Amino acid sequence: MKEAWFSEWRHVFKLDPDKPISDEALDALCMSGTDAILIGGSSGVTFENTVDLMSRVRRYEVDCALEVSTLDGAVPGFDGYFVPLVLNTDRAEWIIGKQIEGLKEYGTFVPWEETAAQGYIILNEDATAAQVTGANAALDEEGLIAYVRMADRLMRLPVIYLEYSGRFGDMPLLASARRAVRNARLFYGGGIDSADKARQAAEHAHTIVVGNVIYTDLAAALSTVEAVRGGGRQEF
Ligand SMILES: CC(C)=CCC/C(C)=C/CC/C(C)=C/CC/C(C)=C/CC/C(C)=C/CC/C(C)=C/CC/C(C)=C/COP(=O)(O)OP(=O)(O)O
Ligand SMILES: O=P(O)(O)OC[C@@H](O)CO
Ligand SMILES: [Mg+2]
Repeated sequence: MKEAWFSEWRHVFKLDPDKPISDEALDALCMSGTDAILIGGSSGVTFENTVDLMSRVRRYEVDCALEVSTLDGAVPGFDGYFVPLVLNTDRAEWIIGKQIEGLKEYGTFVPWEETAAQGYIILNEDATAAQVTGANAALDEEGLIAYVRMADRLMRLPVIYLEYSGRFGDMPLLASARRAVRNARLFYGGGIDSADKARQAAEHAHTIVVGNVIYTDLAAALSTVEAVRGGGRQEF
């Protein structure tokens, strides 16, 4: 089977189009050795701020993908696209409704070879994404594994995203999720603000995503790249 365009990613920086970032900081992030820059946010994402950030990242060779989180923010020109589906919510609009609206509007323009669904399982009830989507973040291990099997085996989603945005997550739960995954790539994001936390999450997840710390402590953000790379590239 052909490998997916994101299948080798171990480390990703997630940039929020709604937050300002200097040229110097962007240069450091894009030249850091990260595998990709992912552009996405759960509020304040518009066509204008997404195009602006994309065109700045485009000056660099690093892969640049978009997590499409608003209808307005679907911008052509990225290397790849992720479409999030929030699995642990009862609100159908966030599982399939917004996505169907998006396909009605942009379906003929989607570059399918470079587009993948992400099955989000949001585990921090305080994260903006949890609040916006009404996610049931209080999953125990059994519940989480059921969601992972649903995403991985029944729905055959290419990416499962364990999302703790804003808080470092429960590593034993992440390890359990990883053991339950067969085919999907397991992304982990949330509260990685040091090399040590990057290392811990990267022990279990295929891909770790570093977001908020970029805006509060750039040096700490950059230290997460080497932490994942250190000891050579593992077969993951
Ligand atoms: C024109 C063209 C080339 C199109 C290609 C783009 C494309 C593939 C379009 C397909 C059409 C389509 C299906 C669109 C989907 C549209 C849509 C609105 C989907 C809903 C997505 C969704 C479930 C959003 C909920 C929130 C969420 C899960 C966002 C993901 C990103 C995220 C969690 C970011 C973190 O946010 P942050 O702001 O940092 O949060 P904190 O405050 O906690 O830090
Ligand atoms: O912002 P942080 O907490 O690093 O989380 C990263 C990412 O998972 C957010 O969607
Ligand atoms: Mg954020």
